[in-house]
Amino acid sequence: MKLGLIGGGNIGKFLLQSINNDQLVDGAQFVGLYTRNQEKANELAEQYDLRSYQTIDELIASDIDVIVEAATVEVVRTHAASILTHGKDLVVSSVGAFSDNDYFLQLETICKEHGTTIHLPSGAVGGLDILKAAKAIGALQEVALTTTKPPHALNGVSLEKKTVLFEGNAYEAIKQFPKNINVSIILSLAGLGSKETKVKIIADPKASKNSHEITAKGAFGNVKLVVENDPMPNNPKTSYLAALSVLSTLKHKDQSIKVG
Ligand SMILES: NC(=O)C1=CN([C@@H]2O[C@H](COP(=O)(O)OP(=O)(O)OC[C@H]3O[C@@H](n4cnc5c(N)ncnc54)[C@H](OP(=O)(O)O)[C@@H]3O)[C@@H](O)[C@H]2O)C=CC1
Ligand SMILES: O=C([O-])CC(=O)C(=O)O
Repeated sequence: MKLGLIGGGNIGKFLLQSINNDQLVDGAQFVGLYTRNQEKANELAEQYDLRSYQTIDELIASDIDVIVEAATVEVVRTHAASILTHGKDLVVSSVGAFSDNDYFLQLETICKEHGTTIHLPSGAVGGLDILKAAKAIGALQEVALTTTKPPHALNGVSLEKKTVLFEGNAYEAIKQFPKNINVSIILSLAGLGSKETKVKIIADPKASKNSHEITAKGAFGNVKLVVENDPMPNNPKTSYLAALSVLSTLKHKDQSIKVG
């Protein structure tokens, strides 16, 4: 499996190390890369023995099977359709790009027309299996997420006490916090949609973890799941689990037996 990477930040570097150096995904290798900073792109290309491209379009047109996005919501919105129409599968970190249902359906149509697939990792949360199972018979009634992070992992403003920065639905949350609340959109896609998924974002100066509390109820009963994430060393905004989940998606992409 020949992989192309967009974004050479925390998740991107973690994937390069895990796949090209540590060979954690059988038969897979990153062969091409685009990231905004060309100097960084060239350094990574040399370090991980792959080609760096000057534009995303050149990367898309190159001889690769799968593009892995680890950049921004905006990058996904701008390039996803082109990636899929070029016959490449797409693995997305910035799942917030899919907050709009019409856009989601538009990309789904493109996938069907071109025989391509979009993979959306669970990111820094879990429990998607429960939401999907309950939704299958329309038995899901309510999904809510409370995300608590230290202020420096959110808007960077220094705060003396715990402060609610946002309360509303996932659709508005990702508009206001596009780098922080992708998790609300993966929960929306598994469950009730971005307009019906409740979100609260709290900045807590005493917090050392990025925590996500998910509650849901429906005909199945109810669930409460708290994921207390350690941040990645170089980017406190991103939890380690988010990077692990992208790696796991790549590892299981073509497996014959699917778990969950
Ligand atoms: N699904 C989930 O649960 C989670 C998703 N995420 C999302 O995953 C994405 C990646 O996260 P992370 O690696 O930590 O982020 P980083 O900020 O560490 O890295 C992002 C990278 O993307 C590059 N970039 C920015 N804009 C562009 C562009 N227009 N074209 C190409 N590259 C670009 C940056 O380049 P430069 O260095 O030049 O700025 C940087 O290398 C983010 O959108 C983040 O919000 C994060 C955590 C959880
Ligand atoms: O990494 C996390 O804990 C969550 C996050 O930033 C996001 O969902 O965008």
